[in-house]
Amino acid sequence: MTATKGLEGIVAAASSISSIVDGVLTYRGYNIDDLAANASFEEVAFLLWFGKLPNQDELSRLQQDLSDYAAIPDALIEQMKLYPKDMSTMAALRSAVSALALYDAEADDMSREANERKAIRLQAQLPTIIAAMARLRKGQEPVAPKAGLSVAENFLYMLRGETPEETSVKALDQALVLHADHELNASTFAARVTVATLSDIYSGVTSAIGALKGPLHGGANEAVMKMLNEIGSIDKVEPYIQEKLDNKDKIMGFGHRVYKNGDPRAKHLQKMSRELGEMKGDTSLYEMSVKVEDIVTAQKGLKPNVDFYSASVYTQLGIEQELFTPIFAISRVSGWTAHILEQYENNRIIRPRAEYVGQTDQKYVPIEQRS
Ligand SMILES: CC(=O)SCCNC(=O)CCNC(=O)[C@H](O)C(C)(C)COP(=O)(O)OP(=O)(O)OC[C@H]1O[C@@H](n2cnc3c(N)ncnc32)[C@H](O)[C@@H]1OP(=O)(O)O
Ligand SMILES: O=C([O-])CC(=O)C(=O)O
Repeated sequence: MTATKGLEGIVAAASSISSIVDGVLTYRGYNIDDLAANASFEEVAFLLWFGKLPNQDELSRLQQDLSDYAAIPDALIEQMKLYPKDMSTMAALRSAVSALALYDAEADDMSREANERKAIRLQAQLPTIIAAMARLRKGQEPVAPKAGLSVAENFLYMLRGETPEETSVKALDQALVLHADHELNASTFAARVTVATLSDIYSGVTSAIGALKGPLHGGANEAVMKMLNEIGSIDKVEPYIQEKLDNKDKIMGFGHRVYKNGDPRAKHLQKMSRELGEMKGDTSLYEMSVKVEDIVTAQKGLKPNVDFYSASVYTQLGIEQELFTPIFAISRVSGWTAHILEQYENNRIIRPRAEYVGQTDQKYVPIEQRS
């Protein structure tokens, strides 16, 4: 038995949710470019869960459900008030989602219908948790969700306590569409491994949040912003990146296990980043990002992934760095839960083997004889 480091190239599940073939990403057979240009995040979530685009009635019902379920239990808010103010936002989200299960009477109901309801509830409640957490960190009271708003609009509303402008809502909605699912990425795999033991959907999503948090995965968008802040201005891009490359440091937001010729989502986020800059009359963040890309691509042949331009997009939307990865989770919970439902439908425990590379033929030595 020989291990494949990082499971590179191993096909570990059959799925009909999303695919990456020759660098083209599709959700349920729809090209991501088509969805990014035309679909709302709610339509995409429906597509991921139920395998088809919703008709008007189905979409209205989903919007109503997301609105009805968006409030979170008061007891959870009280618990979150006890979290330290300087909390890691992803650690807090992981804890809060895990705690959410305690308040769901259906948490261990494993019927398809109950799991679909829980998927929609998780989608509805994650933005509320994250907005509440963001406000509590700043010593502000959480703002309750407002009926009739989309996921993107409601999140910005709860974050700021005021109705967001249409441009921000549209940009965030498109970012949510672009991040919703991505085949067997690390966090989705973590979710599937967890629920393949027939554990509950909250355990699966909690595992996924833990996996998304790392800087080699979803945590990279925050690391990109940290890097752009450290660079500070366009004239400092070259020496900063050169030093990193000379030291063989990783440049966050570049490279990908599957895409070797570029991530099809990045161009949409790049365009959004430029347009938001132009609208604000300050394209400096966008220009710095482009310069980083030019150098990294020229020297290493590495292309930006979904996390690179999302950093400048979210910053230009006035969102703080610590919320970038939680926002990724607001979108990806649709994909995680679609994969969890799919795993339950055709389940087999996920239990691969390890190649043993440790010592052999050891003999037990009584403790008093050990050095
Ligand atoms: C939503 C997402 O999860 S997208 C990914 C977000 N993560 C990041 O942006 C973090 C930076 N990128 C990386 O760490 C990696 O590219 C990953 C984790 C995305 C993919 O990892 P892997 O598939 O294991 O790529 P791997 O490490 O084999 O890379 C191949 C080569 O490119 C180099 N490389 C890969 N990414 C980078 C990078 N961002 N900066 C510098 N060099 C890099 C590696 O060091 C390696 O070089 P070597 O052959 O000389 O050892
Ligand atoms: O697929 C991956 O490995 C990471 C990624 O881009 C994502 O999860 O969106």
